[in-house]
Amino acid sequence: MSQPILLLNCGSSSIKYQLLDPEVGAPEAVGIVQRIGLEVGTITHEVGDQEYHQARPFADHTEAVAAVVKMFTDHGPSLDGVVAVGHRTVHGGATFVKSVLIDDTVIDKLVELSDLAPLHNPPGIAGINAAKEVLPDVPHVAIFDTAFFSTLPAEAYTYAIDHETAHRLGVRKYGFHGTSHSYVSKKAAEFLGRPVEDLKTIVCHLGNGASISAVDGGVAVDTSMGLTPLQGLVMGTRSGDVDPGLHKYLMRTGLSIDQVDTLLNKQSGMGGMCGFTDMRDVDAAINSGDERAKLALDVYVHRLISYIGSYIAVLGGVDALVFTAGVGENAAHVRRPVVERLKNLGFELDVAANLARSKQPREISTPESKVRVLVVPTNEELAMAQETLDVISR
Ligand SMILES: Nc1ncnc2c1ncn2[C@@H]1O[C@H](COP(=O)(O)OP(=O)(O)O)[C@@H](O)[C@H]1O
Ligand SMILES: CC(=O)OP(=O)(O)O
Ligand SMILES: [Mg+2]
Repeated sequence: MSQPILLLNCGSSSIKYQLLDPEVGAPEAVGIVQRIGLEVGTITHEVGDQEYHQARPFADHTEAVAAVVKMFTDHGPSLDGVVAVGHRTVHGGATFVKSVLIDDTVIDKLVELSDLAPLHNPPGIAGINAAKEVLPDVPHVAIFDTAFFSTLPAEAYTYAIDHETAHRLGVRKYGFHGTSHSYVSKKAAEFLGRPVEDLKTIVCHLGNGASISAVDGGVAVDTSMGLTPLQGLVMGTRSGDVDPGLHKYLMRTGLSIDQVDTLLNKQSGMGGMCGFTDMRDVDAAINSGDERAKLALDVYVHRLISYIGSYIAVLGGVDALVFTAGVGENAAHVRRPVVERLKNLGFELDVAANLARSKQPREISTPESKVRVLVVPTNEELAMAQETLDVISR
């Protein structure tokens, strides 16, 4: 008998969801709400080969979850048989190093952690509360982005600041997108037909938020996001790495600390540099001769290459470089300059394979390439379903 689990992946501006029995595999329903909080949002709900679509405003995540529930009520499948709900939860802090059953104490702690992930924890909590109202009698499970990185070695997670302050306030690198980095590194090993224990892998999770990880034998040894999901790579609206001295410099010019935070989280990255946060729009702008868009992409690629080089050093070599998430899976014009600029380190791009499109894992390096370069579609919801099942059967 099918035991469907509802998975909710509340992102900063979107909710991805699936109704899925991990033992069956193929989802019974898949959907996404996008552009939450903007003037017009969209929701797409797929059941089998039927697709239902609406465009209207979604003021916040509570309203968006209500719209998801209405899609199930109006178009099915029924949520009556749901045995559990799995929630992507971005920041687990030092408290949560693995998935947990959600109760009021867990929710209180997530509220406390909201300052560390202001774009993510509040939507996640809104999703949990809304889903608990609709499905009050089934277990709800929190699956943490930070869990996969809880095993980082101390030299990778420690910031070189005063020890007592760091310890008292829990200031350290936590890392995010862990469910995806873990899933994708295992899938890559499966694709290569090699035990994950034998592989040194670098995973580039390039979505609207973006992070990169170094995975040695299936264990994460470094990652680019830090105390918060702001550190590291250039993102859609986030700056990634900047000089820590920038905050004071900007505040001296009259900005408040909240304005600095908003600038770096929401008005920076690709959007800040060129006005386009979506790689499709950046690409179109470059093709029409937009110099700022070209520079923004150059900065994006430069940052990514710097991290890849650094992680090759950290790992002492690399067997596979893997691209995933919205940009990583789709943007051939981003992957190409990255791999081509790594030529001297043993990477060789198969230009035609890079342009091909597929929802399956695939290789985009030539047979001569010393490092295998792969595109592996992520599936955070499938990995979350497995986690949810593990927690409720404990
Ligand atoms: N066909 C495409 N070509 C290039 N970039 C794409 C394409 N589809 C999606 N993207 C990029 O992927 C991003 C969304 O990625 P996703 O992994 O869904 O992000 P998130 O989970 O952070 O919302 C978009 O903002 C856009 O930049
Ligand atoms: C942690 C994070 O940045 O998530 P997302 O990519 O969904 O914004
Ligand atoms: Mg995402």
